Amino acid sequence: MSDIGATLERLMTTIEGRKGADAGDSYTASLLRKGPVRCAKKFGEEAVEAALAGALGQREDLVAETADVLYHLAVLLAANELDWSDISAALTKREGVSGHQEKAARSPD
Ligand SMILES: N=c1c2ncn([C@@H]3O[C@H](COP(=O)(O)OP(=O)(O)OP(=O)(O)O)[C@@H](O)[C@H]3O)c2ncn1[C@@H]1O[C@H](COP(=O)(O)O)[C@@H](O)[C@H]1O
Repeated sequence: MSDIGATLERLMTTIEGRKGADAGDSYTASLLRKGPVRCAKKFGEEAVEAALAGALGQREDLVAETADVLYHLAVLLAANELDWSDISAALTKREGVSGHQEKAARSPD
């Protein structure tokens, strides 16, 4: 059993704590200072790198890039005043609903 939940919670707490920190001391603070568009750009770049590693079967790179993705996603959420509890609530609402069922309910075809 992975402890990713606890790890992500600690990461978000650290990121929240960096709001208002010195950008010279903290990469997170420097990224947050640049605003949500910059945070989104970094997240998108890291997601593409993870996708490429996964598509090419580069497992070690995929692990490292996934860690980058999760960190930059957490920063993007924090930049938008959101945290994992918002995502957890969204995922919990979907539990037990097949992706096929959900799609059929929203589109006629
Ligand atoms: N998990 C991470 C993490 N993952 C990746 N990164 C940083 O993300 C940056 C992205 O690297 P790139 O090479 O893509 O970007 P870059 O060219 O250096 O930067 P840009 O000019 O493009 O923004 C690197 O500086 C990485 O070190 C992270 N920085 C911080 N954390 C966590 O956040 C905590 C707080 O960090 P600070 O805010 O820096 O104290 C750390 O203790 C870690 O737990």
